[in-house]
Amino acid sequence: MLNKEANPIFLVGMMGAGKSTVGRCLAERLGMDFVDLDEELERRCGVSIPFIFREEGEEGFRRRESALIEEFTRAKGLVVATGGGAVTQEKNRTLLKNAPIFTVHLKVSAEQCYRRTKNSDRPLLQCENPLEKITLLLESRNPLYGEVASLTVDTDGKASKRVAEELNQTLINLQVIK
Ligand SMILES: Nc1ncnc2c1ncn2[C@@H]1O[C@H](COP(=O)(O)OP(=O)(O)O)[C@@H](O)[C@H]1O
Ligand SMILES: O=C(O)C1=C[C@@H](OP(=O)(O)O)[C@@H](O)[C@H](O)C1
Ligand SMILES: [Mg+2]
Repeated sequence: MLNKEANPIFLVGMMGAGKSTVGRCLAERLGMDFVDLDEELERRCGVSIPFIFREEGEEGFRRRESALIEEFTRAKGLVVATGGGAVTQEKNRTLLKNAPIFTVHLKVSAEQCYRRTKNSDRPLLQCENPLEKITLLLESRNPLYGEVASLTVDTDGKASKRVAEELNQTLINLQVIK
């Protein structure tokens, strides 16, 4: 009950880190609602993320993503899964660091990221060498995830349920939630 009034918990991290999967599971455990920003964007626009990338480019997608981040940093009682590129925008990083929210970095290696995303339609990974692209993206993004997050959780070699359990316990220990 109390957690419905709590500041939102934001999950950041690379594609395939498990933000959407772990976030849903964590919210259930905490008795909080769950919002996945990509799903929310698709629901509101009535089209898929790949369609938005095709029609408006990455720039158009980022504008829409930023507007949602701004909106949901003001919410209460939510676990929020962001998209992996949210931290690439300075405006988003400022919000993720300074808004009354708790930000968690779900960390994943390039190899695991590749395995978890290889059959997906993520626009940035539709290229000749997705593993190389993932490696480059991780190099530039990992410092940014670290910059905005108050806590980092390694996900390699752990089932998503275990990541959610561990995170739940850590959030209780840190008294982020009751
Ligand atoms: N800890 C994990 N171990 C193994 N597979 C995982 C784990 N977390 C997520 N997955 C799987 O990887 C894929 C991507 O997960 P997803 O939650 O969509 O990641 P994100 O939202 O961070 O991109 C899904 O098929 C999901 O079931
Ligand atoms: O890393 C990125 O730039 C992106 C990650 C995706 O979300 P997930 O991290 O949930 O896959 C989605 O927002 C879009 O395809 C762009
Ligand atoms: Mg996701």
